[in-house]
Amino acid sequence: MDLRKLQLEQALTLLQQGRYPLPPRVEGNGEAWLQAVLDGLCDLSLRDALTGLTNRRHFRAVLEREIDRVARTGESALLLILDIDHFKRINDTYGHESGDQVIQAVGVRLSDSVRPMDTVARYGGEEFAIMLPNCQPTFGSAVAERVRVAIEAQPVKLTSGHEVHITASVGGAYAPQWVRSSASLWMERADLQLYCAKTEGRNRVCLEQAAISSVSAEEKGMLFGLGAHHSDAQDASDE
Ligand SMILES: Nc1nc2c(ncn2[C@@H]2O[C@H](COP(=O)(O)OP(=O)(O)OP(=O)(O)O)[C@@H](O)[C@H]2O)c(=O)[nH]1
Repeated sequence: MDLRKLQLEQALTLLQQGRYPLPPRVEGNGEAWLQAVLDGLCDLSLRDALTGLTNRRHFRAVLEREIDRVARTGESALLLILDIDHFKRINDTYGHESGDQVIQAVGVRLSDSVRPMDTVARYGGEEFAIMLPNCQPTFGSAVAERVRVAIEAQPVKLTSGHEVHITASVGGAYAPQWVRSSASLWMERADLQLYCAKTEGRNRVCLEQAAISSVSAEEKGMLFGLGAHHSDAQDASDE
């Protein structure tokens, strides 16, 4: 059996399932066709299979890039983490497939409620993350609130005919300006705020005050090269 042929067939099946259009494979366009297959596979590797959103791995790369940009430009960037409230109940009541439909609907609502320059990711099971570059602290609360309202505004219509009312809790933190940081530290800060939103009763937004997110001891270490860098190995083990 020719393994290379088998792998190509598997790749084509994946692309077909992901609805990636390929140019027709005709005499003379072999190179363009293969390039389209590679482009499709690359794009597929950056996306979450259920929602089509940016996947966790790619989101971490987007965060790292944004941290570098903020440290160079001093611009403000906001990270939001959003978790569907009492999602287990939805699975338990309507079944796992219906739960998946709710996750997909949330993905669409999030994408529709932010700018094209923002990155929306499915970060875990029923957890999403949004990175908003160039988002001033004066607008952050309004943006986060708009996202929260977009989730609860309409019930999700399931294919079974049921309608499910959903809410979500949102936590957020700004990237520290002019300072090198890490995706893990930024995520930790936003996660802490998500925890606050959950413990304060859910269906709400908690944002870290922009001034507080200035510089942690670990980030000072990065700034002055003291070797306290949150290592890539640590980031990888978080995956
Ligand atoms: N349908 C579906 N369920 C998932 C998926 N990933 C995780 N889950 C479920 O999501 C549920 C998350 O439940 P919990 O972490 O207890 O949180 P919760 O019920 O949302 O409660 P709070 O977050 O505290 O409001 C678990 O039951 C998981 O099995 C998925 O891809 N599809």
